[in-house]
Amino acid sequence: VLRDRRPRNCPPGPVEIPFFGRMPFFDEKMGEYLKENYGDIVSYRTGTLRSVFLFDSDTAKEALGRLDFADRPDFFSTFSFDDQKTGGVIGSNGAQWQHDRRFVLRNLRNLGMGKSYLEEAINIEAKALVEDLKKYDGEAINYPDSFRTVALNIIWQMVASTRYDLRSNEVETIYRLTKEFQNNFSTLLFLPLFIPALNLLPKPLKNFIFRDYLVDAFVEEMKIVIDDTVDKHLEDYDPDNPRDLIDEYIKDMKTSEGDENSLFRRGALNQIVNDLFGAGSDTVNNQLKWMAYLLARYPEYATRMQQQIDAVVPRDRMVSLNDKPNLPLVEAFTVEALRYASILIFNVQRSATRDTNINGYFIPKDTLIQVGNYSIHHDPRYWDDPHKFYPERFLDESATKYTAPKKAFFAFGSGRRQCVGELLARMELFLFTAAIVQHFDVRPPHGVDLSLEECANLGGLRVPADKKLIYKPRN
Ligand code: HEM
Repeated sequence: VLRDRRPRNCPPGPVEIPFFGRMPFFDEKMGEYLKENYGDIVSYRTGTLRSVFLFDSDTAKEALGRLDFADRPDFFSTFSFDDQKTGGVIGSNGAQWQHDRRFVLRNLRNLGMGKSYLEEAINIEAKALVEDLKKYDGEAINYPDSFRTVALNIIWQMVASTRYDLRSNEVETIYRLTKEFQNNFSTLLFLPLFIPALNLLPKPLKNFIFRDYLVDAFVEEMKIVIDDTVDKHLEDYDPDNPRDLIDEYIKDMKTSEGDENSLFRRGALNQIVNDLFGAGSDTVNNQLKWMAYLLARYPEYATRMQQQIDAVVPRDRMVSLNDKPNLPLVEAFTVEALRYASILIFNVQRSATRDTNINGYFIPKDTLIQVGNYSIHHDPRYWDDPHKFYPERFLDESATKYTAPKKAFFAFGSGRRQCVGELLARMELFLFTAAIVQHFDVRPPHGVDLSLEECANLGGLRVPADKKLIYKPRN
């Protein structure tokens, strides 16, 4: 019991039950509670894992930039698609992570990330989204699957040269399993990650208590999709005509054949492709749900954006990135939506690579570092009236120029592991939001009050609860 205690000079935190610690949590309310009661740096243990939560912007920024905190926790490799469990970008560490991250960043840039020619592909999806929403003919609908498919289509064209019809059934199984998992989410699900001994329980019991079958079904289906996609690329591979990120990887893998030290491996490729499928589609999907919700809840901003768009973009042309200087409110709206929504309530976890310190507190090796993104995004020390949705906070006094947040903005993380898809996501969010605003008035059905902001928490992902909205085509 003595050895199990909180080490000396660790950050303060709530009392811990010996050996068990406390239940894991993923919600913003508990984060706010910890901040209010224990301060800007809080220690909290679940099972064998101690977390340190950071709630002040400067400390968080500094920590996320340090090499000491560049790793992800070991449990990220639990569901790895790499036979060696070390490949990929999101959950890998050390030399393989650096190698895979560099490869992905280089190739996403070569395939157009941040460059205007990618906008053509995004606008093809935006147009398809507009047509898809028109088909509902003003009927009230839940957030449509096409939000996810348009985002998937962009990343999947870059990675695998594949585009799905917005009403195709091909990705239906993945979507269904994602939803089943999200609808049945409970904090219990994650307990075995924190208390590895629980993995020794018989499978039927684990299925009953932790609903393992939900994760297993999703992982199995994803494995099939990823394996098939990479196999097909290997069959059709033409060295003179690389089509996409997978072909570029195969090229490098073939060039380094025979080199025992090469980090180009089939297993790592599978995990990279899996990372990009998930991180590139469900994030943007959930953020688009927020966009639709906020447009319906604050129609006055939608009207002002429509006025800005109508003044510079004829109705038969899609908004372009070149229009950005004339559409400051559209950019301010999308960035404010990222802050306000804070879909990742806590930044993706990091882990301490050695015994170290933060602000004079002792941080033992393997401590999880959790930045309270939602709390920082709603902290009155950094934001006036933080719970108000107020895009003007990113506009100058004349409301004619957008100014980016200078601090306390962690929507895409920070430092060494900052989101590799940030530029792509920003392009998509701007163009998709502009397309919806240009073509529709988004409204709640008669009598529905949107001010009761109901959120679903999907394992730390904060999304608006399913909500029927009307996408009424503009005349
Ligand atoms: C609204 C959209 C998105 C949000 C809010 C978002 C947010 C984040 C955050 C918070 C992180 C963790 C950063 C850190 O540890 O400091 C991250 C990592 C990552 N994101 Fe995104 N992301 C988005 C879209 C995308 C897209 C479109 C891609 C596709 C390329 C992508 C790929 C990744 C990858 C591969 C990582 C892991 C980076 C690493 O560990 O080195 N994300 N993202």
